[in-house]
Amino acid sequence: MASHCWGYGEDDGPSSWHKGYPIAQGNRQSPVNIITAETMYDSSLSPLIVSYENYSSISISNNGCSVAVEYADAEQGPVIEGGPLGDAYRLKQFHFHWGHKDCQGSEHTVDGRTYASELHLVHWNASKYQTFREAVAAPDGLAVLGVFLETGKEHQGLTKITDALSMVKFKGSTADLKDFNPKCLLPRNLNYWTYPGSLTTPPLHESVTWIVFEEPIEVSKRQMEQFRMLLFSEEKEDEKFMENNFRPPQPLNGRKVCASYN
Ligand SMILES: CCCCCCc1ccc(S(N)(=O)=O)cc1
Ligand SMILES: [Zn+2]
Repeated sequence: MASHCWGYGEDDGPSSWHKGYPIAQGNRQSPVNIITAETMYDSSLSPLIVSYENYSSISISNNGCSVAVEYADAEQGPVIEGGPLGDAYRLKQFHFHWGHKDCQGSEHTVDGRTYASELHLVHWNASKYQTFREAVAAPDGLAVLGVFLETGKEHQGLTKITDALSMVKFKGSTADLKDFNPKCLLPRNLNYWTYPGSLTTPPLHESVTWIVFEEPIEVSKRQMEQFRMLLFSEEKEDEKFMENNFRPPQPLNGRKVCASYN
């Protein structure tokens, strides 16, 4: 499979990714189903430190498999550290996965429960690697914060994103999006689960320390509908609505999911 001829359809979806990316059948793949009774409280996990004060978002773009907000690559940029992380990891971008309807769409599941969507804030180990591209394939290269989205009241902070989606309807489209503070997308309670995993899309590198927050954020049904008017397809192609862009849970293969709280 040439690069980027994978998708979420019948023929190019998650069950066929292993043909182009054999690591799909590796032993630290993501996402996973988090069985809360089998998580392990790890008292050595220090609190997660989120330093997002110096954020400078650049743009929002439709890359044909999700919609992503990119951040400037600056020394003093937004970083996370602490928790399971030995180094400071710099925010590169965040993006979402969602379903055709509100009862499915997340990648991680909790005791089999799926959420309407899952936000991924992607960070790379800038303490140890020179570039994101170098870090993306290293076992301690990336740290991704996972935030579940469930439908309820409108999320004020998210409206700046959902109102910009109509500007990036087609695959390959990009629009300016300055000064978006990603901190507003985190839940109030930062209790989290963490485990060693992978990218959830090709190239599926096993380079991610996953940090998944237990508490979901609330977004409105209308805001979810705005994600579903995005297209997988380019302007000239037949219209294919962007939805169900999630990979199902993968085997834990003996991995322990640790909890930051008791
Ligand atoms: C050689 C370039 C690789 C870019 C990899 C981009 C990517 C980042 C995060 C995720 S996710 N869904 O695991 O957060 C998937 C893919
Ligand atoms: Zn993702």
